[in-house]
Amino acid sequence: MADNNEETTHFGFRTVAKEEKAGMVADVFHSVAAKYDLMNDLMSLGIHRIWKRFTIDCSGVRRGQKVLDLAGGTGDLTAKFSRIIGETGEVVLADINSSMLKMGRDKLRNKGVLGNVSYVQANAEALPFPDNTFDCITISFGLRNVTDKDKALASMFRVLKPGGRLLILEFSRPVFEPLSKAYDAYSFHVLPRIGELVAKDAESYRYLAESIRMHPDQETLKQMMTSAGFENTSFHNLTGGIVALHRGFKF
Ligand SMILES: C[S@@+](CC[C@H](N)C(=O)[O-])C[C@H]1O[C@@H](n2cnc3c(N)ncnc32)[C@H](O)[C@@H]1O
Repeated sequence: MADNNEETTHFGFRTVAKEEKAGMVADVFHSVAAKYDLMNDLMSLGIHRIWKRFTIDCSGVRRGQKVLDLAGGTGDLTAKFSRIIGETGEVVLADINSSMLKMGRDKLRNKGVLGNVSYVQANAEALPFPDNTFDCITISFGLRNVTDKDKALASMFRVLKPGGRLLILEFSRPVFEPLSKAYDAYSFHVLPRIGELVAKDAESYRYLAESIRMHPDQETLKQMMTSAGFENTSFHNLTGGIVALHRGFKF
Protein backbone atom coordinates (compact mmCIF):
# COMPACT_ATOMS: atom_id res chain seq x y z
CA MET A 1 0.00 0.00 0.00
CA ALA A 2 1.46 3.37 -0.91
CA ASP A 3 2.28 5.60 2.01
CA ASN A 4 1.36 9.26 1.76
CA ASN A 5 4.56 10.32 3.45
CA GLU A 6 7.89 8.81 2.40
CA GLU A 7 9.20 9.01 5.97
CA THR A 8 6.35 7.12 7.62
CA THR A 9 4.67 3.75 7.31
CA HIS A 10 2.05 1.63 9.08
CA PHE A 11 2.51 -0.53 12.11
CA GLY A 12 -1.00 -1.96 12.31
CA PHE A 13 -3.28 1.11 12.47
CA ARG A 14 -0.51 3.35 13.80
CA THR A 15 1.59 5.62 11.62
CA VAL A 16 5.24 5.29 12.61
CA ALA A 17 8.61 6.43 11.26
CA LYS A 18 9.87 3.95 8.66
CA GLU A 19 13.01 3.19 10.62
CA GLU A 20 10.93 2.26 13.68
CA LYS A 21 8.78 -0.43 12.06
CA ALA A 22 11.35 -3.24 11.75
CA GLY A 23 12.16 -2.99 15.47
CA MET A 24 8.47 -3.06 16.39
CA VAL A 25 7.85 -6.09 14.16
CA ALA A 26 10.92 -7.73 15.73
CA ASP A 27 9.42 -7.23 19.22
CA VAL A 28 6.19 -8.94 18.07
CA PHE A 29 7.97 -12.02 16.74
CA HIS A 30 10.46 -12.30 19.62
CA SER A 31 7.41 -12.27 21.90
CA VAL A 32 5.27 -14.81 20.01
CA ALA A 33 8.01 -17.19 18.74
CA ALA A 34 7.67 -19.82 21.48
CA LYS A 35 3.88 -20.13 21.07
CA TYR A 36 3.77 -19.37 17.32
CA ASP A 37 2.83 -22.84 16.02
CA LEU A 38 0.22 -23.48 18.71
CA MET A 39 -1.35 -20.07 18.10
CA ASN A 40 -1.48 -20.68 14.33
CA ASP A 41 -3.43 -23.87 14.86
CA LEU A 42 -5.75 -22.30 17.43
CA MET A 43 -6.44 -19.09 15.53
CA SER A 44 -7.07 -20.71 12.16
CA LEU A 45 -8.58 -23.95 13.54
CA GLY A 46 -5.82 -25.73 11.69
CA ILE A 47 -6.83 -24.26 8.31
CA HIS A 48 -3.38 -22.66 7.79
CA ARG A 49 -2.15 -26.20 7.07
CA ILE A 50 -4.52 -26.43 4.09
CA TRP A 51 -3.43 -22.99 2.79
CA LYS A 52 0.21 -24.05 3.03
CA ARG A 53 -0.48 -27.42 1.34
CA PHE A 54 -2.15 -25.55 -1.52
CA THR A 55 0.91 -23.27 -1.81
CA ILE A 56 3.20 -26.28 -2.12
CA ASP A 57 0.90 -27.82 -4.75
CA CYS A 58 0.99 -24.58 -6.80
CA SER A 59 4.78 -24.19 -6.50
CA GLY A 60 5.70 -26.74 -9.15
CA VAL A 61 8.89 -27.46 -7.18
CA ARG A 62 10.69 -30.63 -8.28
CA ARG A 63 13.57 -32.82 -7.19
CA GLY A 64 16.97 -31.12 -7.28
CA GLN A 65 15.62 -27.53 -7.23
CA LYS A 66 16.69 -24.61 -5.08
CA VAL A 67 13.98 -22.95 -2.98
CA LEU A 68 13.93 -19.88 -0.75
CA ASP A 69 11.35 -19.96 2.07
CA LEU A 70 11.48 -16.28 2.89
CA ALA A 71 10.17 -15.03 6.24
CA GLY A 72 10.03 -18.77 6.79
CA GLY A 73 9.67 -18.55 10.59
CA THR A 74 9.10 -21.96 12.13
CA GLY A 75 9.58 -23.68 8.79
CA ASP A 76 6.27 -25.33 7.83
CA LEU A 77 6.91 -24.80 4.11
CA THR A 78 10.62 -25.60 4.41
CA ALA A 79 9.81 -29.03 5.88
CA LYS A 80 7.52 -29.85 2.95
CA PHE A 81 9.96 -28.57 0.32
CA SER A 82 12.81 -30.51 1.90
CA ARG A 83 10.96 -33.77 1.20
CA ILE A 84 10.16 -32.81 -2.40
CA ILE A 85 13.60 -31.61 -3.54
CA GLY A 86 15.55 -34.57 -2.15
CA GLU A 87 19.29 -34.79 -1.55
CA THR A 88 20.28 -32.90 -4.67
CA GLY A 89 18.12 -29.85 -3.93
CA GLU A 90 18.39 -27.12 -1.32
CA VAL A 91 15.93 -25.09 0.74
CA VAL A 92 17.06 -21.90 2.40
CA LEU A 93 14.88 -20.80 5.31
CA ALA A 94 15.50 -17.07 5.65
CA ASP A 95 13.99 -14.86 8.34
CA ILE A 96 14.93 -11.52 9.85
CA ASN A 97 14.12 -12.65 13.39
CA SER A 98 16.59 -14.74 15.41
CA SER A 99 13.92 -16.12 17.80
CA MET A 100 11.73 -17.36 14.92
CA LEU A 101 14.76 -18.82 13.11
CA LYS A 102 15.80 -20.67 16.25
CA MET A 103 12.29 -22.09 16.77
CA GLY A 104 12.27 -23.16 13.11
CA ARG A 105 15.70 -24.77 13.20
CA ASP A 106 15.01 -26.65 16.46
CA LYS A 107 11.63 -27.87 15.22
CA LEU A 108 12.91 -29.10 11.85
CA ARG A 109 15.94 -30.82 13.39
CA ASN A 110 13.67 -32.57 15.90
CA LYS A 111 11.54 -33.76 13.00
CA GLY A 112 14.63 -35.12 11.24
CA VAL A 113 14.51 -32.51 8.46
CA LEU A 114 18.26 -32.22 7.83
CA GLY A 115 20.83 -32.23 5.08
CA ASN A 116 19.25 -30.11 2.37
CA VAL A 117 18.11 -27.16 4.55
CA SER A 118 20.13 -24.10 5.51
CA TYR A 119 19.19 -21.16 7.72
CA VAL A 120 19.96 -17.52 6.99
CA GLN A 121 19.08 -14.42 8.99
CA ALA A 122 18.13 -11.89 6.34
CA ASN A 123 15.88 -8.95 5.59
CA ALA A 124 13.53 -9.52 2.63
CA GLU A 125 14.34 -5.99 1.45
CA ALA A 126 18.04 -6.77 0.88
CA LEU A 127 18.48 -10.48 0.22
CA PRO A 128 22.10 -11.63 0.63
CA PHE A 129 22.13 -13.97 -2.39
CA PRO A 130 23.57 -13.62 -5.90
CA ASP A 131 21.30 -12.80 -8.85
CA ASN A 132 19.40 -15.73 -10.42
CA THR A 133 19.85 -18.17 -7.53
CA PHE A 134 16.44 -19.76 -6.81
CA ASP A 135 13.93 -21.78 -8.82
CA CYS A 136 11.15 -20.81 -6.42
CA ILE A 137 10.62 -18.28 -3.62
CA THR A 138 7.76 -18.48 -1.15
CA ILE A 139 6.82 -15.85 1.39
CA SER A 140 4.02 -17.05 3.63
CA PHE A 141 2.35 -14.57 6.01
CA GLY A 142 5.56 -12.54 5.88
CA LEU A 143 5.17 -9.72 3.33
CA ARG A 144 2.60 -7.93 5.50
CA ASN A 145 5.32 -7.28 8.09
CA VAL A 146 7.93 -5.89 5.69
CA THR A 147 8.42 -2.11 5.77
CA ASP A 148 9.20 -1.52 2.08
CA LYS A 149 7.25 -4.14 0.15
CA ASP A 150 8.27 -2.82 -3.28
CA LYS A 151 11.93 -3.07 -2.33
CA ALA A 152 11.37 -6.63 -1.05
CA LEU A 153 9.60 -7.65 -4.28
CA ALA A 154 12.48 -6.21 -6.33
CA SER A 155 14.98 -8.11 -4.19
CA MET A 156 13.04 -11.37 -4.67
CA PHE A 157 12.89 -10.76 -8.42
CA ARG A 158 16.65 -10.28 -8.54
CA VAL A 159 17.50 -13.55 -6.78
CA LEU A 160 15.01 -15.68 -8.76
CA LYS A 161 16.33 -17.58 -11.75
CA PRO A 162 14.78 -16.84 -15.13
CA GLY A 163 11.85 -19.28 -15.33
CA GLY A 164 11.53 -19.15 -11.54
CA ARG A 165 8.36 -18.30 -9.62
CA LEU A 166 7.35 -16.35 -6.56
CA LEU A 167 4.43 -17.43 -4.39
CA ILE A 168 3.02 -15.03 -1.83
CA LEU A 169 0.61 -16.51 0.70
CA GLU A 170 -0.92 -13.71 2.74
CA PHE A 171 -4.07 -12.50 4.44
CA SER A 172 -6.17 -10.53 2.00
CA ARG A 173 -9.63 -9.00 1.53
CA PRO A 174 -12.70 -11.24 2.13
CA VAL A 175 -14.94 -11.19 -0.93
CA PHE A 176 -18.37 -11.57 0.78
CA GLU A 177 -19.67 -8.76 2.99
CA PRO A 178 -21.27 -11.06 5.65
CA LEU A 179 -18.02 -13.01 5.96
CA SER A 180 -16.15 -9.74 6.27
CA LYS A 181 -18.26 -8.61 9.27
CA ALA A 182 -17.92 -11.92 11.12
CA TYR A 183 -14.21 -11.93 10.37
CA ASP A 184 -13.79 -8.39 11.77
CA ALA A 185 -15.56 -9.38 14.98
CA TYR A 186 -13.37 -12.46 15.29
CA SER A 187 -10.12 -10.60 14.54
CA PHE A 188 -10.60 -7.62 16.81
CA HIS A 189 -12.39 -9.27 19.73
CA VAL A 190 -11.58 -12.99 19.80
CA LEU A 191 -7.98 -13.05 18.51
CA PRO A 192 -6.46 -10.70 21.12
CA ARG A 193 -8.25 -12.72 23.84
CA ILE A 194 -6.73 -15.98 22.59
CA GLY A 195 -3.37 -14.16 22.38
CA GLU A 196 -3.74 -13.00 25.97
CA LEU A 197 -4.74 -16.43 27.30
CA VAL A 198 -2.25 -18.58 25.41
CA ALA A 199 0.72 -16.37 24.56
CA LYS A 200 0.16 -13.82 27.37
CA ASP A 201 0.37 -11.14 24.71
CA ALA A 202 -2.84 -9.48 23.48
CA GLU A 203 -0.95 -6.57 21.86
CA SER A 204 0.89 -8.72 19.30
CA TYR A 205 -2.36 -10.31 18.21
CA ARG A 206 -4.03 -6.91 17.95
CA TYR A 207 -1.16 -5.95 15.64
CA LEU A 208 -1.86 -9.12 13.63
CA ALA A 209 -5.50 -8.10 13.07
CA GLU A 210 -4.60 -4.48 12.26
CA SER A 211 -1.73 -5.36 9.93
CA ILE A 212 -4.06 -7.62 7.94
CA ARG A 213 -6.45 -4.70 7.36
CA MET A 214 -3.61 -2.43 6.23
CA HIS A 215 -2.17 -4.94 3.76
CA PRO A 216 -2.75 -4.34 0.02
CA ASP A 217 -5.81 -6.14 -1.37
CA GLN A 218 -5.63 -8.85 -4.05
CA GLU A 219 -5.56 -6.55 -7.11
CA THR A 220 -3.13 -4.05 -5.56
CA LEU A 221 -0.63 -6.73 -4.62
CA LYS A 222 -0.89 -8.26 -8.10
CA GLN A 223 -0.12 -4.82 -9.56
CA MET A 224 2.86 -4.39 -7.22
CA MET A 225 4.24 -7.74 -8.44
CA THR A 226 3.87 -6.64 -12.05
CA SER A 227 5.65 -3.35 -11.27
CA ALA A 228 8.55 -5.33 -9.75
CA GLY A 229 8.95 -7.18 -13.06
CA PHE A 230 6.94 -10.37 -12.47
CA GLU A 231 4.98 -11.76 -15.40
CA ASN A 232 1.90 -13.98 -15.71
CA THR A 233 0.83 -12.79 -12.28
CA SER A 234 -2.35 -14.24 -10.83
CA PHE A 235 -4.01 -14.85 -7.49
CA HIS A 236 -6.28 -17.45 -6.02
CA ASN A 237 -8.60 -16.61 -3.11
CA LEU A 238 -8.68 -19.10 -0.26
CA THR A 239 -11.41 -19.30 2.41
CA GLY A 240 -13.42 -16.56 0.70
CA GLY A 241 -10.46 -14.20 0.29
CA ILE A 242 -9.45 -14.21 3.97
CA VAL A 243 -6.20 -15.43 2.46
CA ALA A 244 -4.92 -15.20 -1.13
CA LEU A 245 -2.11 -16.98 -2.91
CA HIS A 246 -0.40 -14.75 -5.50
CA ARG A 247 1.96 -16.20 -8.06
CA GLY A 248 4.26 -14.54 -10.58
CA PHE A 249 7.11 -15.61 -12.86
CA LYS A 250 10.48 -14.17 -13.87
CA PHE A 251 11.17 -14.82 -17.53
C1 LIG B 1 3.61 -14.66 10.60
S1 LIG B 1 5.26 -15.24 10.51
C2 LIG B 1 5.20 -16.40 9.17
C3 LIG B 1 6.08 -17.58 9.36
C4 LIG B 1 5.93 -18.71 8.34
N1 LIG B 1 6.28 -18.25 7.02
C5 LIG B 1 4.53 -19.24 8.34
O1 LIG B 1 3.82 -19.10 7.33
O2 LIG B 1 4.12 -19.82 9.34
C6 LIG B 1 6.05 -13.86 9.75
C7 LIG B 1 7.56 -13.98 9.71
O3 LIG B 1 8.07 -12.91 8.90
C8 LIG B 1 9.32 -12.55 9.45
N2 LIG B 1 9.69 -11.20 8.93
C9 LIG B 1 9.13 -10.02 9.25
N3 LIG B 1 9.72 -9.02 8.57
C10 LIG B 1 10.68 -9.60 7.80
C11 LIG B 1 11.64 -9.09 6.87
N4 LIG B 1 11.71 -7.76 6.60
N5 LIG B 1 12.46 -9.95 6.25
C12 LIG B 1 12.40 -11.28 6.53
N6 LIG B 1 11.52 -11.83 7.40
C13 LIG B 1 10.66 -10.99 8.02
C14 LIG B 1 9.07 -12.59 10.95
O4 LIG B 1 10.25 -12.61 11.68
C15 LIG B 1 8.23 -13.87 11.06
O5 LIG B 1 9.02 -15.00 11.29
